[in-house]
Amino acid sequence: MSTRIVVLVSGAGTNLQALIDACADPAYGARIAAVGADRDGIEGLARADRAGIATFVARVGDFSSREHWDRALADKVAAFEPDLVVLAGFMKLVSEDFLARLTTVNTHPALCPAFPGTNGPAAALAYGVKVTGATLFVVDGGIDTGPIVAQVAVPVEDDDDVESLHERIKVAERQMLVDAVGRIARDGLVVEGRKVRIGTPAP
Ligand SMILES: Nc1nc2c(c(=O)[nH]1)N[C@@H](CN(C=O)c1ccc(C(=O)N[C@@H](CCC(=O)O)C(=O)O)cc1)CN2
Ligand SMILES: NCC(=O)N[C@@H]1O[C@H](COP(=O)([O-])[O-])[C@@H](O)[C@H]1O
Repeated sequence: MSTRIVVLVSGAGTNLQALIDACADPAYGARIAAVGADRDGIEGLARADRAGIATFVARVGDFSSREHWDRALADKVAAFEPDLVVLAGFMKLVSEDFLARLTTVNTHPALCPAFPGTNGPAAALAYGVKVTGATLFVVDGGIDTGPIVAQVAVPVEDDDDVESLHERIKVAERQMLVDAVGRIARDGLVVEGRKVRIGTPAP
C-alpha cells in the first residue's frame, strides 16, 4: 500500500516534478493522487497533466470569502483521501480548519525560523547571511512556524543575485523534499510538540 499524496502548487512545479519522478519507482512508497492549484495556466498543472495525474483549481476570487475558498480547497483535497498533503511552492496561507482535516507539510526556501514568507531567498541575500537553505515543516496556523521535518544548508556566493541563489537552493530543496517525503511515506510521521520524527513513536 503506497501513501497517497496531494500536492498543491502555484507556479513552475519543479519540486512537484521531483516528486512525480520519485513516485515512478514503486519502492519509493508514495503515489500522487492529485495536484491542486490556486490559479490556472501554470507549469505545475501542466506537469501533472503530462504525468496523467488528476488536477483541480480553486481560485480565491471565485469564492465569496477567504473562508469559503479555504473550505472548498480542503474539500477538493480531501476528496482524494490523501494521507499527506505537500505544499510545494503553494503561495496561499491555509487555515487551521484545513490543517485539522489534512496532515500537511510545506517546503520553504530558507532555514526556518529565519526568513519566513514569500521572499526567503531575497531576505537571506539582503541580510547578508553566508549560509541559507531549505526547510520542510509540518504546517501550523503561523507563517513558516511549524515543527521542522528536514533542513538542508546551501552556501551564499559573493556574486549571487536572488535568482541564482534561489536556483541553488531549489536543487538542494528538491533532493531534501524527495528524501523526506519518501521516508514519511515508508515509515510514518510522528509530531510531539516541536519535535518531529520519521518512524515509530518514542518508547
Ligand atoms: N497556514 C500556513 N499556510 C501556509 C504556510 C504556512 O507556514 N502556514 N506556508 C505557505 C507558503 N508560504 C511560504 O512559505 C507563504 C505563502 C503565501 C503567503 C502569503 O502571504 N500569501 C498571500 C497571497 C500571495 C499570492 O497569492 O501570491 C495570501 O495567502 O493571501 C505567505 C507565506 C503555504 N501556506
Ligand atoms: N513561501 C513559499 C515559497 O517561497 N515556496 C518556494 O517556491 C519555490 C517553488 O518552486 P517550484 O514551483 O519550482 O517547485 C520553492 O523554492 C518553494 O520553496
